[in-house]
Amino acid sequence: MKILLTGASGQVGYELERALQSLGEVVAVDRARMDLADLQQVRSVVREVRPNLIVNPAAYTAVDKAESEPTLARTINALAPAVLAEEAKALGAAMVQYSTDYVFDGTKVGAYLETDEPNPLGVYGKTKLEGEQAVVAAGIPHLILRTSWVYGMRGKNFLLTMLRLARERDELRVVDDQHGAPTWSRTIADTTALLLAQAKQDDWSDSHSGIYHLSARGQTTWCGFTRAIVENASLDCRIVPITSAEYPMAAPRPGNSVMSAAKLTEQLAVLPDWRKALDLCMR
Ligand SMILES: NC(=O)C1=CN([C@@H]2O[C@H](COP(=O)(O)OP(=O)(O)OC[C@H]3O[C@@H](n4cnc5c(N)ncnc54)[C@H](OP(=O)(O)O)[C@@H]3O)[C@@H](O)[C@H]2O)C=CC1
Ligand SMILES: Cc1cn([C@H]2C[C@H](O)[C@@H](COP(=O)(O)OP(=O)(O)O[C@H]3O[C@@H](C)C(=O)[C@@H](O)[C@H]3O)O2)c(=O)[nH]c1=O
Repeated sequence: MKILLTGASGQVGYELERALQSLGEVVAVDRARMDLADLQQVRSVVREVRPNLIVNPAAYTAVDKAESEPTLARTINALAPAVLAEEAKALGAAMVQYSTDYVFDGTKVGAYLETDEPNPLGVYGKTKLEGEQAVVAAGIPHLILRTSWVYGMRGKNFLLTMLRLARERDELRVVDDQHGAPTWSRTIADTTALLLAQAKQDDWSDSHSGIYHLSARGQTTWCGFTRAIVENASLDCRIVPITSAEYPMAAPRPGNSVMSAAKLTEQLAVLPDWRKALDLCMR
């Protein structure tokens, strides 16, 4: 199997390049080889590589900046996946698209299911939802993996930001009214590989295609996440819980973006608890 992997320099893409090796030949492309903002280039790279599977973790992930760059965010998060899916269809290939908890508005009481209606609050979430819909509409074998609060020991993420800030400051003020599940980039990549191995074995029978929530078990707030980070790193920094209103940002965030991974865990082993995975990652 030949796999075209985008965004290989991103958090999830980096882990995927390793995790997908067991499934076949991985052709990893970065922005220099395939710029998702250049739809013609996206088409020609797929036609040149001729993959059996396209795995697309590349995305415009700057949530606040997206509010002032909606056209670029839409091209990368929605139009490029649409082109990838169209090209996959022409080749008879399958596709994995990643999406986000930010497709939800956060008003639900309890964990979001795949069947819940999305209602994104900002440009990033809206464009990611449009990307999901484009992949489904192409009618190809697909996995849409919605994840949340991704961190790892490389790239740009909340864990590394808070480690840096906690070393620089005596006190950090962090929102305590947004609930979600921090998810390690390695968990996402390893789970993707397991799902794909299963789908390949069953020759992508219809039961495999669809949306899956792929988040760590359990939940916390950004403040709770920060406390765990600071504790694990044995840093001496006071963590002060605040409300979202006290931390104004360009894009609104959902108050509750906890997602149930029950559908995925029916097919695979249970996903790790967020706190255990964080401990392992930081060790
Ligand atoms: N980060 C998070 O907290 C979450 C992410 N997700 C989703 O998971 C997926 C993976 O995210 P993650 O790995 O964390 O994201 P990162 O921001 O770490 O990486 C994004 C990748 O996309 C690439 N990229 C951005 N713009 C372009 C472009 N125009 N052309 C080609 N490549 C481009 C980046 O390349 P470069 O290095 O050159 O900028 C980078 O490799 C995404 O679909 C994201 O929406 C879902 C929930 C949470
Ligand atoms: C740095 C910092 C952030 N915060 C708050 C701001 C915000 O409400 C919350 C999260 O911070 P960030 O803006 O870094 O995270 P954000 O960009 O909202 O993260 C999101 O990224 C996209 C790509 C996703 O798909 C989501 O799942 C989610 O991970 O923490 C504080 O309260 N204090 C601080 O010192």
